[in-house]
Amino acid sequence: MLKAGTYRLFYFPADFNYICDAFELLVGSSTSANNHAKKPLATIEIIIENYMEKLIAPSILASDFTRLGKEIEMLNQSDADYIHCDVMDGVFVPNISFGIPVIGQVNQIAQKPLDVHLMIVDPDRYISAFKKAGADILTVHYEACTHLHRTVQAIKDEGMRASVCLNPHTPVHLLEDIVHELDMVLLMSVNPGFGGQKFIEHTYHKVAELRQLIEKRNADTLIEVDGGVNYETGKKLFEAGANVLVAGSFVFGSDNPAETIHNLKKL
Ligand SMILES: O=C(CO)[C@@H](O)[C@H](O)COP(=O)(O)O
Repeated sequence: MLKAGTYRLFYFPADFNYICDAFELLVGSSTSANNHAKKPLATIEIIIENYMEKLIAPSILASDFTRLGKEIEMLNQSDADYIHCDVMDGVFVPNISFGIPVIGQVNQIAQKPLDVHLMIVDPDRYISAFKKAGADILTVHYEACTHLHRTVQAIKDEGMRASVCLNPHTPVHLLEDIVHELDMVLLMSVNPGFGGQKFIEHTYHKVAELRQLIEKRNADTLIEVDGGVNYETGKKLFEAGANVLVAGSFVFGSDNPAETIHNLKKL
């Protein structure tokens, strides 16, 4: 039983119903003999704060590959939460970046979780290889998976966090029957394949719609957004309900990438 007093709670919007139910159970109630109305056993004040941690995932696609080790060390010392690794196969997207061997080497020095975004066809073929290379979060594209549920389960079975990415043209509602199984959804705010593109404004609407869907399913899925993130778009994305921002050129093209990461986290 809870004692009378003040309780401070942090919650994600999706948890709110659970919290209310849990408190009703914990506080309980009594029914007196001459009064059938339920009476509370304790008077408590609950201060609820909407706590949404802002996470930043710098994309090393925009880093200087001639000194990749130094770039990773900079990210280790920075406020970055994840290290975002963009894998492109030249088929699913019209560009080729880097693959499993590079991620394996990055993993040897990275002190932050590796957030690996697969822009490749038929990603099922490589799930265990990316696990072995050191991926912590593995994102596959909705548009690249015929049996998405099976792919998501395979990622989880390998012990990684499972994430699904939607291209700008793919509607959020298509995730309705799987969102509660996902650790994260990545919304592309540019067409995938290249860094440094212009942010697509419709993304704010998609973030808000996805936030509603996540709450409707009582899920705790994170919303990550990727492409054209800067201070202006980043602030609006957090306000719309995003949890994680991927930033490539804005971070690595700045004079002081660690300071830029710090500022993005404080938006
Ligand atoms: O996945 C991609 C591009 O396909 C992105 O991760 C970019 O690498 C980041 O974009 P900018 O922050 O440079 O716009």
